[in-house]
Amino acid sequence: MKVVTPKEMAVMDRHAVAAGTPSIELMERAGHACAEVIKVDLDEKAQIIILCGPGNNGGDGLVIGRSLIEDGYTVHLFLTADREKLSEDSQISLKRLEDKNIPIRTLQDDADLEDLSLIMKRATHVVDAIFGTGLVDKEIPASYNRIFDLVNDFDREKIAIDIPSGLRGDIGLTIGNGIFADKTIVIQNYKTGCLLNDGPDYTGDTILIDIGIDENSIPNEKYYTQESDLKFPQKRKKNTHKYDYGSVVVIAGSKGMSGAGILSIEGALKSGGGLVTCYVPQDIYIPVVARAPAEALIKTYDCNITSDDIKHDRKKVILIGPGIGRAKNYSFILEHLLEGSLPVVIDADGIHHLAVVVDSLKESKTPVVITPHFAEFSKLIDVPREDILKDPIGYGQKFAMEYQVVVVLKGYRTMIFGTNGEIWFNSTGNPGMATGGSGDVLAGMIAGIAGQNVNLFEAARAGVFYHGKAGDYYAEHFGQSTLTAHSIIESLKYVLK
Ligand SMILES: NC(=O)C1=CN([C@@H]2O[C@H](COP(=O)(O)OP(=O)(O)OC[C@H]3O[C@@H](n4cnc5c(N)ncnc54)[C@H](O)[C@@H]3O)[C@@H](O)[C@H]2O)[C@H](O)CC1
Ligand SMILES: [K+]
Repeated sequence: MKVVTPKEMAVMDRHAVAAGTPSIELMERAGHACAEVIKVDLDEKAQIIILCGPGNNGGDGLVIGRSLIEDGYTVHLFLTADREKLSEDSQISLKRLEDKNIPIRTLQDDADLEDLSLIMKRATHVVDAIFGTGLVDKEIPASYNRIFDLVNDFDREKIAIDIPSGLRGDIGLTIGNGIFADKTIVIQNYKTGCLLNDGPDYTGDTILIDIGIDENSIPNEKYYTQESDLKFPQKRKKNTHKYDYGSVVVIAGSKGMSGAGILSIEGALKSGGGLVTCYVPQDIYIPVVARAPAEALIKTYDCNITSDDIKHDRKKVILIGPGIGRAKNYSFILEHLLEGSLPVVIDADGIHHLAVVVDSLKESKTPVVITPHFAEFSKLIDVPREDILKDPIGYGQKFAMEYQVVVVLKGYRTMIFGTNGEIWFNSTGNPGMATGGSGDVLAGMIAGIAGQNVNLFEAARAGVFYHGKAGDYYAEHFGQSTLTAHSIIESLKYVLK
């Protein structure tokens, strides 16, 4: 399923119209489909306020109002702009309401706002159809901000249509303030702004509705990962042995951070890796051996280790970085590894050391994946974090293509950038997973999956998906507060089958 920017949605919209579906028909479909979703939670005592803005988002609100009223619900409809300012399709929708003698008020002055706030006291639901994907990046008039504040103070169900008002549909940042919805009914495709930055906090739960617009009218670029998209796990042959499912090398750990390697080993083993060898510095060898799973081999290394040194034993992939620290210089190990032929996963402090030799990525012939969070990515590409937040898709895509490296940019909805420009938004995971060691498990999982003859891009998509799904499994059963990196490892067996 594609993820689209508001501009791309508008292109899809125009194609649908050119292909023969009038835009007012799209609005009818959107409004009725939203009304069906809203009705599921309504009982006969429900009182629904619908706030309709000047554009087609407001037009959707008008159709929702008509649909709910026709079904006998109590609805209070408000326009936030003068009738003359409504879009063409909204004017038609307004006329269809008026033809049925359905009353609708316009919010013009303080007295109207006072009325709205009185009605809110007895309302059960507020529907936000003020601004959708047509919100332009310019200051929103103060009168709107007062409406947003009133809605945010409403303590019952707040439902946004398509995207919460005030939130930018492209980058998930607000212009001034915005409406915090409990639920957002997303029309046709997820907008990038629902998934980026503050988007998920404003949208609340999301429900996608289909109004029959074809997503193939825009180029293939951004997708929302569904389990059925993944090429992992693969069916295992019967005539097989452990080397068919591994052998993963993990270079991890340093004094004070001996646990990182262990978490990566477990991530690799529990995602099906057949054999894991972990290289640790001499000074943490004993604690790591004492705590590592019995299935893993633990070896020591010095700073001259090369891909050739670790190539025997049919090794398939190398993970470097979890817990290696910044005290020693790993840059030249990275250079060696990138000159070799085994795929490399670079995580955590590995990314810090990579920054010094970043150009060797361009010369490298072996597949590479890096797994930075935003701060690590900002340092690597030497662009302030705030700038990246305003265009994470652009920066991630540019780096992945220019340096020919798969980038796993970690966040609530982690993005996986392919070297061909493709971007996959992960659909699993929860804030409880923002916990120490979670990234070590993920890096181990990506390496563990890549070891099973899965290419690095696919391994990254699958690793991120199942890592999130395991975290979601734990959170569903036990909540987010007690979720640790080990909870993810322990939950993997329930979600990765
Ligand atoms: N294909 C679809 O997904 C369909 C979507 N529909 C709905 O239409 C909206 C998008 O409608 P559009 O008219 O393009 O934009 P909006 O309603 O979001 O807003 C435009 C409206 O708002 C004014 N405005 C814009 N920015 C600002 C600002 N910063 N301050 C003040 N005012 C602003 C602008 O002047 C316009 O008046 C989409 O989200 C769906 O809900 C269709 O109904 C069906 C097809
Ligand atoms: K809205």
